[in-house]
Amino acid sequence: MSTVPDLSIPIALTIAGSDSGGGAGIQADLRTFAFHQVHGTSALTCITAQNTQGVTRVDALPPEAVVAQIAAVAGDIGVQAVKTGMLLNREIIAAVAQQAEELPLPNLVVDPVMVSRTGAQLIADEAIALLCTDLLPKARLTTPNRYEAQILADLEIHTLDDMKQAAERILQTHQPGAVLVKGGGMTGELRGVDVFADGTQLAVLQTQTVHTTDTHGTGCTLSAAIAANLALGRDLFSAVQHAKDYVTHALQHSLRIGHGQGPVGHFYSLLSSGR
Ligand SMILES: Nc1ncnc2c1ncn2[C@@H]1O[C@H](COP(=O)(O)OP(=O)(O)O)[C@@H](O)[C@H]1O
Ligand SMILES: Cc1ncc(COP(=O)(O)O)c(N)n1
Repeated sequence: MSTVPDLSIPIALTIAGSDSGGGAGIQADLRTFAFHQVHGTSALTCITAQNTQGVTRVDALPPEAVVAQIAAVAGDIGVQAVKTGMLLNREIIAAVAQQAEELPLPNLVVDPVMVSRTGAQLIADEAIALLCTDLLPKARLTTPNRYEAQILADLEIHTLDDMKQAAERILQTHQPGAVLVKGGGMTGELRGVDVFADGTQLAVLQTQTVHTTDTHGTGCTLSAAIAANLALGRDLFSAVQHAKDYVTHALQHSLRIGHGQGPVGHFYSLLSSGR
């Protein structure tokens, strides 16, 4: 008697923008899901004309289109984990927050994308307040970078103590389940050091500083990898640790393409030796 192979696969959803250069946004998220052998579904919020040097144009999708994509995925396929990336404006944030209320959007990881690595503003100013009030309290985890954490905590961040204080303050003020303050934008030996806080533990995560300027898409990749690991059934802290290891490896194999900051190498383990 032949046995039937179990072909079930965990499913994750990314609600994010498209990066035409393929380094960040939806493109980075779907590659990260695929690497983790998690089926990736997507709800596009906007289309950026973007490359390794910057963003030249952003076109928002109507909020109804975002809602329809999420409903189509949740209503049929179902998801075990969700991440949000570039949400761009108040209307899209409100629509996503409402769906998080109405649907099961489990294991919600909110990457509060505000400014790209190349300095482009990726969210309207007036949308930040709504992100804080309507979406962050529904998040299992939020993953601000240094600059986003400064805004969310209303605190300048220069030291490891500042990162810890910002994490605690974001937890208290905006009430997500947990916070990961990312240190890719820190200088010296703090570059690549992250701080995790969930109200019971405050942990410093450090793998290794990678000396490269090709860091496009690190934040998207990390939050997508956390969502993938949650979809695979890991607990939150373990998911964060595994995702941190993944992004470090991907950074060690980042791609020297374009004339600006190249993207991380999501499929580093498939690359031929010597690269
Ligand atoms: N040069 C680096 N070396 C090691 N880790 C890094 C480096 N740059 C970023 N990271 C890590 O990549 C992840 C994404 O962080 P960050 O780059 O700060 O996010 P964002 O892309 O949102 O600005 C974090 O885990 C951070 O510590
Ligand atoms: C569509 C989109 N989403 C997110 C980012 C942020 O990514 P990064 O901070 O690595 O530039 C981006 N540049 N583009």
